[in-house]
Amino acid sequence: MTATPQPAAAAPVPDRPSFILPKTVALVGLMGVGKTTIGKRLAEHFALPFVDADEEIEKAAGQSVADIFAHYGEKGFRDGEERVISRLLDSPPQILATGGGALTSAKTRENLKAKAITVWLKTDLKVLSRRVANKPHRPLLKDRSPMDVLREHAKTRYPLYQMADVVVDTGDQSHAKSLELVLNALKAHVESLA
Ligand SMILES: Nc1ncnc2c1ncn2[C@@H]1O[C@H](COP(=O)(O)OP(=O)(O)O)[C@@H](O)[C@H]1O
Ligand SMILES: O=C(O)C1=C[C@@H](OP(=O)(O)O)[C@@H](O)[C@H](O)C1
Ligand SMILES: [Mg+2]
Repeated sequence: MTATPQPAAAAPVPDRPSFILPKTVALVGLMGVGKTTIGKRLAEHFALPFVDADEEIEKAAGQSVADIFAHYGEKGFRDGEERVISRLLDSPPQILATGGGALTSAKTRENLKAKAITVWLKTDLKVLSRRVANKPHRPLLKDRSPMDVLREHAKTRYPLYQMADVVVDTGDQSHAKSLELVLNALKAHVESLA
């Protein structure tokens, strides 16, 4: 008996990477979009180191992002962020989660263009607002409505995120599905470079 042809299923994430990353992959996008979370999974998939710019700034300063903002203001934080990202981009390929405001630095944009594949993760502001609500570690959301802040950031930062090599709209799906979407988009980009 001949088997009935089945519709092609969406390709699941393979256990092993089906392509090689020639450069560091830097995730950019607004707060709450999943740069840290998806970045960790991406790093696991490629068996590459994962670095989070916020975490590296905290290590370098010996204090939390919220305390850096409180002691040195946003400008102090941005200076540290620019230095840390510049240092991280001098390492062999790895997965780098930036902070949502990293691309406000022209130097960081230049460094990323030269040394990384940038992936802009985006999704609906309503989804982001829900994800970041009641999380006290983001100083820019202190005492303000997350939706108001996200709207402002979308206005000023979307034009900056446009520089990304790859754009992935992750919707409001599972982490696994978001990872799959990022992998597919990255694969297409890397193959286009060959
Ligand atoms: N599909 C998804 N992709 C990314 N993050 C998600 C997803 N679903 C839920 N989240 C949650 O959103 C929150 C914010 O993620 P995070 O990685 O800290 O964002 P960012 O680093 O971009 O600010 C986390 O609690 C994460 O688990
Ligand atoms: O959007 C921003 O300006 C910021 C985003 C945060 O990182 P995440 O985008 O990982 O939340 C962190 O760098 C800091 O609180 C400022
Ligand atoms: Mg993060």
